[in-house]
Amino acid sequence: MIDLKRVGTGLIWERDEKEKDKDSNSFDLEEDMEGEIKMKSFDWEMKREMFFDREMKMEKRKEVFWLGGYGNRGKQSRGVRAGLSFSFLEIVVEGEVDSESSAEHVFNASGSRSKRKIYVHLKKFFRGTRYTSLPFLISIGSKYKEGDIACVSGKVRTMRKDGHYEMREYNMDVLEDEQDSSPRAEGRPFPIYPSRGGLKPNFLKDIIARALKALPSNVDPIPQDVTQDFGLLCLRDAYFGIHLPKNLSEADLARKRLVFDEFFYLQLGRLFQMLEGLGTQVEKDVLLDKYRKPELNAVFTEEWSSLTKQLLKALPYSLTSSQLSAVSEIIWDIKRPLPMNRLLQGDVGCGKTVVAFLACMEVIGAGYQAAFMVPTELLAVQHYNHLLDLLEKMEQVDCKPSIALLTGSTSSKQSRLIREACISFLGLQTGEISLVIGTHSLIADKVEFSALRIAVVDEQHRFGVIQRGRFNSKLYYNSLSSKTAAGNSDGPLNGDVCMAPHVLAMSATPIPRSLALALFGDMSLTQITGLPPGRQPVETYIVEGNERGLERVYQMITDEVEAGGRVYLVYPVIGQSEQLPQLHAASAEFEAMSSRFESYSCGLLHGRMKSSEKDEALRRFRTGETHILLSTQVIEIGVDVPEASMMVVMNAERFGIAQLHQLRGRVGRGARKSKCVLIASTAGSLCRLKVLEKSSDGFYLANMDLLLRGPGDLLGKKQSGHLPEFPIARLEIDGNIIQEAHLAALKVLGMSPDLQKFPDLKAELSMRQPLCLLGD
Ligand SMILES: Nc1ncnc2c1ncn2[C@@H]1O[C@H](COP(=O)(O)OP(=O)(O)OP(=O)(O)O)[C@@H](O)[C@H]1O
Repeated sequence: MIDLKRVGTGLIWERDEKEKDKDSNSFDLEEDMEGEIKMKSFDWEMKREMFFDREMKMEKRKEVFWLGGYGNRGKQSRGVRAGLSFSFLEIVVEGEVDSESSAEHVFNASGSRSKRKIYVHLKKFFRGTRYTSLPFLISIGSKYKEGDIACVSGKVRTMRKDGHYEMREYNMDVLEDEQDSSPRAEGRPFPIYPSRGGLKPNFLKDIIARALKALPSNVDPIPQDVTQDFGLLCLRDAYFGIHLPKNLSEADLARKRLVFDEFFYLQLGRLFQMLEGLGTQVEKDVLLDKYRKPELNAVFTEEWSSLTKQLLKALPYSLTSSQLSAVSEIIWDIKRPLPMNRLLQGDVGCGKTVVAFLACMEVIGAGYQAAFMVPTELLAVQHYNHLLDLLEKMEQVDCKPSIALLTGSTSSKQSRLIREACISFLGLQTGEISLVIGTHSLIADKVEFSALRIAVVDEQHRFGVIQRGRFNSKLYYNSLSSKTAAGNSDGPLNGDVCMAPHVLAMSATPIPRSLALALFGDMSLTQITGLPPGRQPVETYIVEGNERGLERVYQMITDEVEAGGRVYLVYPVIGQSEQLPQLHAASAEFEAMSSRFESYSCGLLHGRMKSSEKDEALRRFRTGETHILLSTQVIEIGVDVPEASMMVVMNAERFGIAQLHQLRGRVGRGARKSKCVLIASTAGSLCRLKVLEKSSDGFYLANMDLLLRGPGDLLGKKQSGHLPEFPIARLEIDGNIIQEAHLAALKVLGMSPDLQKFPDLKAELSMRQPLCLLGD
């Protein structure tokens, strides 16, 4: 096939009589055409007539370029009357492409690349009697002069005849410049302009050519020492390089500069806004320093508050070194006089929750409040119980922090959760409650805090930027009296009269760094690498979901439960779908599974159950009363049952790679060797899932997902909606440039935090600002 990304040359193909006869036998192209333009009266005779119309035959040799091959040599163009009110222009271009049928044929004996000839038939159709007149046909047929060189692009279709291709919607750009049309121009890239909003590609080309001619020599708003530092072309060269490149490397350099600009203004805009919100130069320097030298920002354990140290002692395990440095980094930031805005990420099950708990303790220890927001009630309850458990184990603490659970569920007023929520309202206002764990109801206006100092947003991608930002409106006011009196304080921090709380966002799926920077360029990043010790990698099997495959998997489930394990059976949907009957459904299969595994107890968990029922289903599974839990992807986020040792995912191809990795992370959280079976509906879908069999590294898989499916699919609809638009850049391949752009933005702001020194840059930034802002 023709590689549309390459540009080459082609030969105007001169047909001799022999060829003409051949044409009369191969009407494939007309048959295709018939279908497309729906010419009912277009009969066989007309087709014959068309090809034997001697008068119309053009004999001139012409050279053209076309997109996709190398070595132009000539072309034939002709106007053809194909019916009473129907005609067309055909230009046949001959060219060479690399042979690529098999590796050994690509290079010939002399070692040079072997080429093969191809012919591209460019066709344009005209309807109406006036288009069939001889003068018209001659005029369109003679449109291209001998020796013309052109670049042709368009959608290529194969024709029946070997080596022949057809383009019906094409753009042909006859090159006028002598230099362009010399043989040296072979292989030279040419830009292809889109036809958008009614503008024809050639119109755009003309406008751009004129603009380039009028381009002043100094158009670059970015200071020269910055562009030099990062090995970038100046903007003028980049414009010329992208529109009139002499070779591909020049075009690549130009593209790099334009991609850099997109990322740079995004980073600059975000950092600039943050700096603008700060009063003094010292504060600005502190902020810039934080981004510049993230590796130096840490507070040693000895300097943690005594409450934090007590919780650390109460843990049934020691933190990994990566968890320790994550806590140190966060505590360092908490002690700054500026609100923290940090993203904590790591692979599934790496132990982020405890890091966040420790951060909360640091704040509580200093006499403030903490809020922990999670996306589901299930998770809220789990975290709440987990923390209660840890607090109980804490020794030598006179006054343990009081914690509360606040969820949005109002369906059952008698439920324990709601009762506690009511109490917590009051407690939060008076300051009696130090830490509240809950769902998005935490950001409701009616929830008021007395001294909120940190907001942890778990699985932050489930919440929008605005939702996260709403914690900012819960400003901390200096009303510490109640907390300091409580006695568990190490004394208030300085400079805290009125400040937005620190925000610690936690990401469920590992996000490639480039994507994280694009999404959260204004956030500092803390990354936990590695997993707690003793974790055994989850063995992953991909099984085809036919009868034999399912039988095998059911046997594996029986063996696992028999050996004392617990199994998650994950379904893509709750109830049977009429549109997609091939999908296994959790509640529809509950009965069948219960009788299949009748010696064991099966449970059901899905999003349509009441929260108390969900809670109970998970509790039973956690305690071992249930052996097999049929569930939907509600368990995907955060559910932590260390005893669960096997997961089976039905119709696994319905899930993204990163999502499956996230699901798989629900097992292998304890000491027991675990396995995950992904059931693919068809043999064809097995392939995509294979990558999960080979790797258990969430960052690698996220990168693969990014590369294969792009950021939209990796992040899911909601979060990718927050991605700024990049007209040129592609995050999956330009990731390293965003990092450079971040550093460049820091450098520029370091030189002039208010951009006063760079008025052109400031003007450009304000023009691009709408692009830089995140949507919500
Ligand atoms: N250093 C450690 N050593 C041993 N176990 C640990 C350690 N840190 C955390 N754990 C345990 O690992 C499990 C997973 O921790 P946690 O739920 O915090 O992970 P996570 O990073 O939030 O993962 P996920 O995103 O999958 O929810 C928990 O059971 C926790 O108690």
